[in-house]
Amino acid sequence: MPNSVIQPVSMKSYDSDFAGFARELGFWFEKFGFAIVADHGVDQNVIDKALQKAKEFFALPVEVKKSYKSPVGAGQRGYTAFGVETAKDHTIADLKEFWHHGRNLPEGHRFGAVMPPNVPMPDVAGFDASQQAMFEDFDHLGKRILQAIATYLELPRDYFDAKVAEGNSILRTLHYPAVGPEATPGAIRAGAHGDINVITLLLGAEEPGLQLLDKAGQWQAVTAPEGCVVINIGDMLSRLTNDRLPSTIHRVINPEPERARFARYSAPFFLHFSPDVLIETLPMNGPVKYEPINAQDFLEQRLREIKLA
Ligand SMILES: O=C(O)CCC(=O)C(=O)O
Ligand SMILES: [Fe+2]
Repeated sequence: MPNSVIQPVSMKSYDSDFAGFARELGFWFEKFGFAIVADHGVDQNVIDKALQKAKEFFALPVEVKKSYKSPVGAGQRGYTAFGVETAKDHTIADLKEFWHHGRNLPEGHRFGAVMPPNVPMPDVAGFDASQQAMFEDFDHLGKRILQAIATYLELPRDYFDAKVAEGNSILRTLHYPAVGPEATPGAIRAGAHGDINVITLLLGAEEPGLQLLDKAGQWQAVTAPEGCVVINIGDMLSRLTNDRLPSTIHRVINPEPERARFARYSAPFFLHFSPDVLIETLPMNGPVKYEPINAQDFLEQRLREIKLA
């Protein structure tokens, strides 16, 4: 049941009225740090397949899943088990497990040291290909959205293109199991946090639970109509825009008792800059508040804070 403070923006007008689309999208981002996008053009078969394969993966025995934990890369590839990720400044781990699929780079690529290879997962036939297809489609959609954001900010439309062309982006597929009486007291599906990256494109927000903290300090439900993508601003873009586009704190609360025996699946695509991009705050929104910082240094600092590194 869509019940959200945010109205969806249709991408049908992307080509016919790009400036209008950018204005509407930017309005929601500036107000909430979040927008909901309809008619995004990603093939529903690609989405359905990736979700179905992911469900099969999460149903495997836990020892099998744990064999897919990547030995390198601070949890940025492969499997991360239940009870590991802990939101910044929290002590209780989230009630979730997830899979990370990143960008495939050719052998010997200059970013190879900080963007490790994906972890092949042959136990579910077609899993790897379904992840790669989703990654490519969201990478493409993300670039289109960033062109609209650049236009909204009165920057050249292609401002972000080169900065994200080889971005250290990751597709995270999340499984929040049913919440039983054995759940750690005080634990929630995803503790309040801001995303680290540039923008996040999220699938699966039709199932209730996602909330954002608005500027008045109230939690607001973010529930997307079927087939929509929820998009939010991450810390890197907030910093770049001197907080004109806010990276809004959000969380996933536990289900109501009547939904507690249902698992929740979602898939955020964390769109990142290329590792060598310098995030240099633009002169907007008052006096510049931040020092320039390299995207990879910023990421590593934040991964340590959430216990992935
Ligand atoms: O599962 C969701 O709806 C949101 C997940 C999220 O915010 C995250 O993984 O950063
Ligand atoms: Fe998030």
